Amino acid sequence: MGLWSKGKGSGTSFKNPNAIGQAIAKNLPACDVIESASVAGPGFVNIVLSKSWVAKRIQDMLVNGIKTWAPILPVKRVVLDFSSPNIAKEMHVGHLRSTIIGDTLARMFEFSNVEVLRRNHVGDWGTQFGMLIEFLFEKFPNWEELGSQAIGDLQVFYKASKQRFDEDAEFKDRAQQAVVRLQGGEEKYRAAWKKICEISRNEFDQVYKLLDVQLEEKV
Ligand SMILES: NC(=[NH2+])NCCC[C@H](N)C(=O)O
Repeated sequence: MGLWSKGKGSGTSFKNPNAIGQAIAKNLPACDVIESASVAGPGFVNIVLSKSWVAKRIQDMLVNGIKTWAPILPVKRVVLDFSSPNIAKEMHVGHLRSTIIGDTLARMFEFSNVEVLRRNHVGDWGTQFGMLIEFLFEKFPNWEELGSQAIGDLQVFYKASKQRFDEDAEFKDRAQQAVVRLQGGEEKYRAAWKKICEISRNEFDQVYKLLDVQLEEKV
C-alpha cells in the first residue's frame, strides 16, 4: 500500500493497492523457501514459508551446531540506530516497533559474529525542556534533593506543564528564557535537564529490561 501511494497519479496501469499486491504475489521467484503467497485485505502480501525448508534448516542447526549455520558476512561492524524515544514523553508503539526490529537485526548480526553498535538517540534540547524545567522549579522548589520517584509519572508532569505553558503568558515567557539559558550551558538549567532525562531514562529502561533489549544511549 505504501507503493500504491507513491505510484498513484503517475500513469501506473495498476488500478488499486490490491492489484499491486497480486502482481507481487504472482511474480515472486519460485524457490524452496516460499510455500505460497497470497494477498489479504486491501493489499497485504502474505508469504508462507515452506515447512520442509524450515525443518531442514532446524535439522541442520541441531546436527551441525548453530555456529556452522551463521552466514559469513563481508562486514566486521555495523551501527544500528533504533528505538529513539523522546525524553520526557511516553514511549509509544512506534518506538516499540523500531526497538523490536532493531534488536532483531542486532541479534542476527551478532549471531553472524558482526560487532553491533546499538545506538539509542534520545537527546532533546527543544522548547519543551524550558517548559519542563520551569515547571520543575515551580512545583518542586527542593528539586535538587528529590529522587526520580517524587516527581512521579512524567506523562502527567508533562501535561500539567503544557497546560501551564498554554494558559499563562508569563510562564511561557520564563519557559522560553529557560531554553536559552539551558542552551547557554547555565549550571542550574543543565542540572534540571539532567534530572528530567534521568527520570525518563528510568522509565525507558524498565521497558528495555522487560524486552531484554540492550542499547547504548547517544545524545
Ligand atoms: N536518529 C534517530 N533515530 N532519529 C529519529 C528520532 C525519532 C524521534 N525521537 C521520534 O520519536 O519521532
